[in-house]
Amino acid sequence: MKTLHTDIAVIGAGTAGLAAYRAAKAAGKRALLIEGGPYGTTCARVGCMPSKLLIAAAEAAHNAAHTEAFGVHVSGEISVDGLEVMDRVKRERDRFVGFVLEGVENIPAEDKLRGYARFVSDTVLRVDDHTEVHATRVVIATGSRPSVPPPFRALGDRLVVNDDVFAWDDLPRRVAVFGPGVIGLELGQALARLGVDVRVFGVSGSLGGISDPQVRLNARKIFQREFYLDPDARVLETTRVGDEVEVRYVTLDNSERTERFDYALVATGRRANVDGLGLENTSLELNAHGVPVFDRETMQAGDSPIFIAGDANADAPLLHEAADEGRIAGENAARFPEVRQGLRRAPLAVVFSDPQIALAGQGYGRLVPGTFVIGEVDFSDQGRSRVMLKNKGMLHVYADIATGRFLGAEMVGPSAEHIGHLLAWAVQQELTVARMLEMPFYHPVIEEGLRTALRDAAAKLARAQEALRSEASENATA
Ligand SMILES: Cc1cc2nc3c(=O)[nH]c(=O)nc-3n(C[C@H](O)[C@H](O)[C@H](O)COP(=O)(O)OP(=O)(O)OC[C@H]3O[C@@H](n4cnc5c(N)ncnc54)[C@H](O)[C@@H]3O)c2cc1C
Ligand SMILES: NC(=O)c1ccc[n+]([C@@H]2O[C@H](COP(=O)([O-])OP(=O)(O)OC[C@H]3O[C@@H](n4cnc5c(N)ncnc54)[C@H](O)[C@@H]3O)[C@@H](O)[C@H]2O)c1
Repeated sequence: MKTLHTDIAVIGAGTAGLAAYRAAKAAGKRALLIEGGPYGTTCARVGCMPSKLLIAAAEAAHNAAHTEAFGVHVSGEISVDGLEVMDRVKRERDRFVGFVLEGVENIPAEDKLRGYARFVSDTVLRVDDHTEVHATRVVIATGSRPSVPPPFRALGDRLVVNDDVFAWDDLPRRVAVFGPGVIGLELGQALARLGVDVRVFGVSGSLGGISDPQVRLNARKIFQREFYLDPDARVLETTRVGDEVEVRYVTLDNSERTERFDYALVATGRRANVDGLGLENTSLELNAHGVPVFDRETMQAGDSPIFIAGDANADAPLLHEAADEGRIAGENAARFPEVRQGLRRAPLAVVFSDPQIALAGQGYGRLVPGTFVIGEVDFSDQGRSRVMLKNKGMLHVYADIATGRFLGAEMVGPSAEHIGHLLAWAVQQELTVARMLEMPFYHPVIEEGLRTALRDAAAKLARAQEALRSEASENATA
């Protein structure tokens, strides 16, 4: 067994690990980047980028088939060539992966080690069976993997997860999608728009990460008009029959149905890659999910020399968060035992369905009932959205009654990726609703819908604050 000594060992060369490695090197430390799987990052290889490429093809097919309402007629059949679709997805994906690989190649060979790392103690790692690494600090940046409920495992190679979809050479005919979360909704709708016969099954009504019941109901109705979606499905049996998956389920109109599919695409959530790390050999305190308890401002686990960043800490499993967390972890590992709070941005998540979903700031599910008002806009009659026939969805903005501060928003609707940014920026700037209404709104734009929601919130804030004042004066005179 070889022995290596370094200042900072980074486990995982994904987005968080690469950011941590670079921050540690920039601080003048020795750093070793340990990677067990393929280089290239989850985001570029099997995540953000190939999924957006598949969605782009799906949007092209959808738009080509929906021109008539404008008086524009496309003559002839619109056909989707699955081979060509998947070829472009993979070609462009490989281009993005190529940029990451170039960056990895530029890292000096002595700073890279191939193999899976496990803790022997807080500062000693064993990498496969070939190397023992002694580091004064460690950054865990091991990412996450699909979490597949045991009943699906009997489906063998007919069970697929996101990674498998992006390895397809052609589009299948029929796919049953389990889990209408972010991945299931994005991939399920894209496949449906590309002509794949899709059924999407969920549990407990959950949909695209939306916590606001009205926004979720609105989203559910919109998507149900386009493809089979039951967010609260009763799936009775899922079995493998020959080369197919047979699903017996209760339909939305309450009858029992049995159907066969080429694949079951399981997108029922992701699990942090921390279970195989030998954390039992460290001094770390673990939470109920086996993830080290850590400080999200410093990324430090307890007061140990171990830092944890990206999907591995299961806090905000998104690309920009992984990059921020990796940098903070690398900087703090370099200056340990002194650590500093890094910049954490306002929460922002976007689902690239059509219409898109955006969640900014505090979601409805985290707000304290009775302390906030909801400003609302329904996009079905919003001017510019209607012009473009994108008039679907709604936006709820949440504002704090005591201070008038804008707290957050949940939305399904047109241009949600852009409106979500404006809203997250407003949260981070700690703007009040009144201050947001002082900002310019051009005409005619979809952001005018945002203004309607803010005006609604402002009116409700005024009423709620007035009610509080009169209650206080009644109490004072009683
Ligand atoms: C289908 C899909 C679509 C997505 N779309 C978006 C999107 O549009 N926008 C967005 O913001 N986010 C999106 N995400 C989420 C985003 O991809 C992740 O949040 C991000 O990639 C996490 O980066 P990471 O560095 O934590 O993990 P990774 O990039 O997965 O890196 C972890 C690395 O650690 C390695 N590793 C694991 N264990 C060990 C070990 N013991 N020893 C050595 N190496 C190890 C792995 O091989 C891997 O290379 C998507 C994810 C998926 C799956
Ligand atoms: N656009 C983006 O930014 C983007 C895209 C894809 C993924 N991601 C990241 O990846 C993470 C993981 O995505 P995900 O979609 O796997 O997880 P998720 O947690 O978003 O959704 C999982 C869904 O599966 C459902 N579910 C659980 N068990 C089930 C079962 N047995 N049958 C049917 N449904 C079941 C849940 O109720 C939930 O709706 C996301 O939270 C997000 O952080 C982001």
